[in-house]
Amino acid sequence: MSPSVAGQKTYSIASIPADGIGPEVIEAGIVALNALTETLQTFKLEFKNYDWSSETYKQTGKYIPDGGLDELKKHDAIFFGAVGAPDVPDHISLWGLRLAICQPFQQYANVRPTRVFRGTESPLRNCSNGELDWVIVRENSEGEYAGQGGRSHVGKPWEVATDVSIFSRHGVERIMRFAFELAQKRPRKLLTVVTKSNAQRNGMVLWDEVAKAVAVDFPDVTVDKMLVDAMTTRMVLKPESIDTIVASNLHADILSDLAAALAGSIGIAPTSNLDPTREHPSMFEPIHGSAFDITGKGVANPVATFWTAAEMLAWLGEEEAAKKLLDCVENVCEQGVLTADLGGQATTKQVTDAVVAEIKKLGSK
Ligand SMILES: NC(=O)c1ccc[n+]([C@@H]2O[C@H](COP(=O)([O-])OP(=O)(O)OC[C@H]3O[C@@H](n4cnc5c(N)ncnc54)[C@H](O)[C@@H]3O)[C@@H](O)[C@H]2O)c1
Ligand SMILES: O=C(O)C[C@@H](O)C(=O)O
Ligand SMILES: [K+]
Ligand SMILES: [Mn+2]
Repeated sequence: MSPSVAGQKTYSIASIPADGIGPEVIEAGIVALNALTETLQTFKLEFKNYDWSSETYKQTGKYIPDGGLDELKKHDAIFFGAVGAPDVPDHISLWGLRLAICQPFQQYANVRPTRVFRGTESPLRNCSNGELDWVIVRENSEGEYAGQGGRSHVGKPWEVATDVSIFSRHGVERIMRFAFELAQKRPRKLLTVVTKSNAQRNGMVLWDEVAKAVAVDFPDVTVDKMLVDAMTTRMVLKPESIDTIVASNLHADILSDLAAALAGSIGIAPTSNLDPTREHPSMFEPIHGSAFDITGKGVANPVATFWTAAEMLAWLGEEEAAKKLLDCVENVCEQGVLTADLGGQATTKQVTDAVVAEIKKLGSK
């Protein structure tokens, strides 16, 4: 962050649109953010675009060029689209770009809020407004996605393959503290610790033990504990009984896509990949992937990216601007300007234009 000539704070943002609908939604996000800063005139954003993608991988053999991570470190935040292409194996693309940033930057806290916006509907029959308002905290640096394992005797009938889950006390404790602190800041002060500590009898048992120990430091937070399979039924049948959730990398990955769908669509939910120590920039992205089936059609829902942009502003310290942006997005949903995934007919551009129009109204208030 550097002071600009006009005395407004300027934040430097690295944008990495990458693959599929990533470029479509990141473009929309930047349009909305620029409209916001122009209207509010309280801070500035400077974007630097990085074309790292499956296309560059196919041309150069690398998603991130040599020295790329050092470049990224110079920015205040990273605004990321999605990675994954039909002609590159998914494990190559994910490890080549998203995990290649999250893991070395120790963005260990993945935060995924979900709620039902005004003007949108949950597919749950009896879910009235306000009943589904959750934040899922996903451990984002180890667990099932630690990257340990291998394959031997490839292609032979006796081939073996392993993916070893790693749970370190250090890793579990830091995500647990983060989740308790977050739950404590929310009105209901309610945290559900999700594990699978019946079948997974080592790492997940450590997880439960650490949760119990950390809970002592947060006497005002109500804690409960669920096995992940049962948690899916509670999310569907008793959404109002949930507030903040903490779970392992894989479990929370799955639960958060379910959460987004229960709030109406995977096209609305944001993700923050946070380094809470602030040693490295944090990375903000919509929860969804490249969405090959709708790429290039101009119909991707940009709402998840707008909400992501708001989360990024809040992390940078611009909470008021973040709240205003999200209000504008919700107003547009309420006006019925919705993409097909939310039951509407609007294009990405029509939703973006409507959000920009709402943002401009802020200038006259
Ligand atoms: N963080 C990431 O970059 C990330 C996340 C998830 C998946 N992926 C990658 O993306 C590729 C496709 O994965 P997938 O199909 O499992 O998941 P996906 O999220 O890309 O798509 C799942 C479904 O949701 C729909 N959808 C997603 N975003 C939408 C939006 N904004 N508006 C409307 N509809 C939307 C898609 O059209 C599709 O039907 C794979 O290569 C995968 O590895 C990347
Ligand atoms: O889990 C991942 O890293 C990829 C994707 O499913 C995500 O949720 O970001
Ligand atoms: K994404
Ligand atoms: Mn996912």
